[in-house]
Amino acid sequence: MHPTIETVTTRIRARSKASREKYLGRIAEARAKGVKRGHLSCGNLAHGFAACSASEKEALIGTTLPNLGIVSAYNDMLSAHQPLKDYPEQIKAAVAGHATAQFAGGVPAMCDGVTQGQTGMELSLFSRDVIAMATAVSLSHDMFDAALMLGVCDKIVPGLLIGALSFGHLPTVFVPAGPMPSGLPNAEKSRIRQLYAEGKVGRKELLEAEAASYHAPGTCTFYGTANSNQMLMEVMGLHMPGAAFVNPGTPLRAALTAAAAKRVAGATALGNDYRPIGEMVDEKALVNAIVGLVATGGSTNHTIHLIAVAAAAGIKLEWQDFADISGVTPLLCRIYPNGQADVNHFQAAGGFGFLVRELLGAGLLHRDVKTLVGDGLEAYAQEPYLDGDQLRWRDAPAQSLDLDVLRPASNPFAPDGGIRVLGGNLGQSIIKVSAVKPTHRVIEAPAMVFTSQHAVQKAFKDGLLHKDVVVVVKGQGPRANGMPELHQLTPALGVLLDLGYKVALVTDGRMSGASGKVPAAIHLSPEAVADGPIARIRDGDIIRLDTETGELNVKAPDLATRKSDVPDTSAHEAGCGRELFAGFRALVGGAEHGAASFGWEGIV
Ligand SMILES: O=C(O)[C@H](O)[C@@H](O)[C@H](O)[C@H](O)COP(=O)(O)O
Ligand code: SF4
Repeated sequence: MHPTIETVTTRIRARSKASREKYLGRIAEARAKGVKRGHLSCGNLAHGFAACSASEKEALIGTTLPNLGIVSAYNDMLSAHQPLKDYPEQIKAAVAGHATAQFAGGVPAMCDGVTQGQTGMELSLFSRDVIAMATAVSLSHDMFDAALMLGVCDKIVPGLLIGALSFGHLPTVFVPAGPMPSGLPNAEKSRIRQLYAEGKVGRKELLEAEAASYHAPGTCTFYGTANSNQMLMEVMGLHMPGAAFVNPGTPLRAALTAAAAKRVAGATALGNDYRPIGEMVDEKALVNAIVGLVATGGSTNHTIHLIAVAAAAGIKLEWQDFADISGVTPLLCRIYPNGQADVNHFQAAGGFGFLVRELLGAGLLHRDVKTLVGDGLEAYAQEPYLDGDQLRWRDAPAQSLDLDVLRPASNPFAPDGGIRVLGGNLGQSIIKVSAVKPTHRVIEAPAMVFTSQHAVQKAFKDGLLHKDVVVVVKGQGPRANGMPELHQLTPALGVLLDLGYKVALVTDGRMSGASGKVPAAIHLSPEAVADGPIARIRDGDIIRLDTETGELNVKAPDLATRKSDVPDTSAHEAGCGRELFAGFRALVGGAEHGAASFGWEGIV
């Protein structure tokens, strides 16, 4: 094992010792002796199977067959989730005779693409915790011996995982639907967006490009948060191996769904291969997740979500863990926004099987981990295929089939993973440099301060930003307005970069996993409404952002004594359902603690 990976793992384990022991004790108590439904009263059980078929009732009255709980994020709004509609019936058919399966509950799912730049985006981060709570409500019927989580996108997999960990005694498998076929290349889509931002094409051309890029059921093909989720599920052993990027509606996809159901039914406490998710998601699995994240140039949103997921398992992650791991983990993938390719190209080049084998070989992934299909990660260095109607696995390609997309550890795109922590007199922030040109990684320029991304877009249209500038957008933190993604700034700031200006973004908000080329210090903590120094920056202040030294400073000797200009957030307190989230805005922790709204003592 790489010494730094060992060191980081050891310090995570040390700081989490008490909380992890408490968590493991809790899930040990929840483990059933026999079928979980055995503790229910007759009345409870009768309600639980009232709507079942006669054969299902007979099975549920018995105490030999496990009962699986299905939690699904199906809806028609996310192209990535639309194929999940028929999965429950596929799952029930797959385990018939060996287990029963009940649709335990549906959870909401927001498409960040639909809400990007809209008011709804202010509910996006909070929707992760709503999904976690809805998952717990679904499983709280407490008559399940294992669970299947059907979901793919941004806040949904983290939410399902947090919820599943609150029932950590259950073996749990994540079941994806896979990416849509490749459409208009992401880079061409972005080029047309920049032309639109410059007024060189109209809305008709823009919509044609967008519709050609997002054109079918399945996950969008850029490497954003949704597809970063798929990587996490592979390196944490929570998928069937290689399930991430098999396209929807294919025989292989259907076979993998059936295999997931059978596998998790075989991993319950009733058998001799009990694999509860709460034991699987341990310090080593979480370090493997961070390694996978930085090795692939994954979404910066996971510097928030993984901290919340870890806390749900009693484990305390810090941003410095990400930075230290990133510093020794090579960048092995170039998938848009970190390159031209999409996830289908990545899959064709060798996919996660190749990646996992390379990272294992480089001593960057812990081998001694429990996964859904066995001990160790070697199974995830394989790829699934159909031999007739038989689902089998074979070793991933020995060589990358496209060195422009996927590299061996011996010949990486970059020596480090590109997620860094910036510190200085403004607090702590995160920056991902894997998609930022080296010439854009040190920026020193005058600040222009805004309180919304729409004000920035207007300033751009009015020609006020065509100069060297550090755009500061404050009042975008979790307590202020739910910490929306400010991804719609990318086209305008990208135009300025392409015109040769020195441009950077500094914000207490987030960017999308699909953001990339603009140097952006994001998740700045403390946020403006929590008395963060960002509220004391003034137009014209010189800000230095240096990704090499890890510095983010404003050159203002009187910064500490200045009066804070805290943005008025009253406009964000109602409308579009936001009035229902006052409790979340009051409870939510800082980005560096996972921005969770559960009121846990473990997350401040
Ligand atoms: O974190 C992410 O990956 C994003 O939230 C992503 O899910 C979102 O949908 C983007 O907005 C899509 O990119 P465009 O908005 O550029 O289509
Ligand atoms: S990847 Fe983003 S835009 Fe695509 S379906 Fe998922 S949430 Fe929506």
